[in-house]
Amino acid sequence: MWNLVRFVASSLSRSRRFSTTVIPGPCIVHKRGADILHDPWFNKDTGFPLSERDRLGLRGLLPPRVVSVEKQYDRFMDSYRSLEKNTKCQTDEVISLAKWRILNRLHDRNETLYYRVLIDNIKEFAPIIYTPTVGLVCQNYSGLFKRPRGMYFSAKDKGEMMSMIYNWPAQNVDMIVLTDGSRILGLGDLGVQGIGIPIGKLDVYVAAAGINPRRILPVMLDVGTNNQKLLEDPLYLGVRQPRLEGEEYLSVVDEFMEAVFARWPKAIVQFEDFQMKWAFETLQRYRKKFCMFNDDVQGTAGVALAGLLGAVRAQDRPLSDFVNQKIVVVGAGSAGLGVLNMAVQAVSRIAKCSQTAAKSQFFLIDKDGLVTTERSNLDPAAAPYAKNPRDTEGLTEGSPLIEVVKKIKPHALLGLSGVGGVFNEEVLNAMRDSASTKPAIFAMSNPTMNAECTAVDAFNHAGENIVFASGSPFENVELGNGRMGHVNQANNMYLFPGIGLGTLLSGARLITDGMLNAASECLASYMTDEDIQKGILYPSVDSIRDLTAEIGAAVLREAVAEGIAEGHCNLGPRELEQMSKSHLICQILCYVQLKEESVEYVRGKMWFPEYSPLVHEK
Ligand SMILES: NC(=O)c1ccc[n+]([C@@H]2O[C@H](COP(=O)([O-])OP(=O)(O)OC[C@H]3O[C@@H](n4cnc5c(N)ncnc54)[C@H](O)[C@@H]3O)[C@@H](O)[C@H]2O)c1
Ligand SMILES: O=C(O)C[C@H](O)C(=O)O
Ligand SMILES: [Mg+2]
Repeated sequence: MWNLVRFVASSLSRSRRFSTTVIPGPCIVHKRGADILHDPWFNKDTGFPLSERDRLGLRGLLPPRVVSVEKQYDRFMDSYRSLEKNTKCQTDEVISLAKWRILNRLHDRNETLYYRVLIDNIKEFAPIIYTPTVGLVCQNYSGLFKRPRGMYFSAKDKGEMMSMIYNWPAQNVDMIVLTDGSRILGLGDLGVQGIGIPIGKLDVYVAAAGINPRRILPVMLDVGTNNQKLLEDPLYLGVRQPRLEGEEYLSVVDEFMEAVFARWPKAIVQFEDFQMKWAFETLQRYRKKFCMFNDDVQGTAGVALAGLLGAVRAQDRPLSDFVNQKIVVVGAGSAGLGVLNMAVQAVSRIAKCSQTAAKSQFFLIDKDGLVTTERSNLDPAAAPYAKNPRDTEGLTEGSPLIEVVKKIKPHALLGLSGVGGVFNEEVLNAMRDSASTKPAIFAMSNPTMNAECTAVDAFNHAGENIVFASGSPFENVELGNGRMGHVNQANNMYLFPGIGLGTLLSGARLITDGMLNAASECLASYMTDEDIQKGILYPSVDSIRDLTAEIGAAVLREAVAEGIAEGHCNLGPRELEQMSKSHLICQILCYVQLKEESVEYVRGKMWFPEYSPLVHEK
């Protein structure tokens, strides 16, 4: 039944492409003539109809032929394909950057066409505008810089942020992605160059969640950098000073948050790629005060948990068996600890046991090996997961990964260390003795070169019956005899767009654990048993809009259930509650119909790129 619903929904969204029956509503423009052509939001390039050219003072400023959006689309894709052909002999990096440039130029010129090609080709373009190429773009930001995108608040702007925030030209902002550039993917401190990450994440918000691109804001909080190479680089565009620390640092973030919510009280702020200490500290500091979440801590946790539950199903075990799975988490940073926090809560819910009891099956490893209570200067955030050496079957403080895997024979090995290749041949080989019939190997670190292992190595060394996931995309692996090892992409991109969209549409002023759990559960139940048996834990990136509508609806329903949904636009809390109630009644009458109501509501709220008729107003 679910498959049928999904099929109908995805057919509907496919047929949306270039539908001629839906005429988009008019869009008011306060500019005329060349100013419109230079505004990527209004620009249609050669697509302005003649009547509009007359109305808007564009006659003579464009070549006479009017080109339809379909033709413009095909023309762009043709030039993209010929770029692919012409760069064949170049290195992967050169090719990826060339692809990023051509997309970025379109983004700068014509947002409607840009998002149209992005939405239709999301699987192909995600690795360019998102991980892994976005990492390369951040590393080369100073050289690639042509024009700014988003806002930059620096350590030098203290005391000015409340007025600076009004420099942003859009009246309304729904979604902000904020970074301080201190831990960009697994690439470390990239200072101001980290702005590429909020830009890429917000592109995913537009493509997957249909957040209106006029209402997004990428933000860089430049509090300096400790990257010596950047400080010495004459082309570096950020503040040339070591990072602010302690109260000085927090006062900058405080001021920014106050400024944002003073101007846009209903905005949502996603914290992204903050080094661990600030990721946790800011989450604690703001989550009960502002509508915010930390994607690396909370989004990643939900995606990893959904994948781990999928791995239980792949073994043909009931979900309740999750409590018996032994899981080794490699990396005790913001992501690894975020996953542990959520997974332990899940075990304690399923087994109805205390969190202390629920922790026994998890093993945490960092750069110094197994984390135990004997560790000197144990990080307080990792302390709850430090093993008592009495419970480690002979393993000791700092035992290396290979020893832990050999001794524990984990069902799942999860990498969030940021270190490429730590799941080496020996470690992968040892996973052949896993207690699981389908050992799970998740090399989640980004970008590709930082993945704990490649997909090919995982299938070659750990065996063909593994379920494999990586943070950045790899090709499926040919196993011989026409069989394929499926590669999943375990990336928080499957969750954050739905968390943001569902929160926005609910009008909730906070993002609760319940809403995050609802998002993760929705992802976990998205795949059919048939897919799971093939090792497919997450849907293809192609279906991310469809998935996001479901996750958004799950988050929205949870906000209503918790009584914190304040409504959005003309749908007040009462109407939202009504939708939720009918959800319950329908649940008894017809399971499919009901969930669809909130999903359809969310889907209907997604922005879709179409050339709107432009109406000039002074
Ligand atoms: N796939 C996803 O959705 C996703 C989401 C978030 C983060 N990540 C990736 O996870 C990685 C880590 O992110 P983070 O925010 O937790 O970073 P972090 O810097 O906070 O933590 C890194 C951790 O890895 C440990 N480590 C370093 N070298 C190690 C080694 N050789 N063996 C074992 N552990 C080692 C460190 O001690 C530290 O505990 C990054 O590469 C990031 O791109 C992926
Ligand atoms: O950005 C990504 O691709 C995932 C994640 O947020 C990360 O920091 O690696
Ligand atoms: Mg991140």
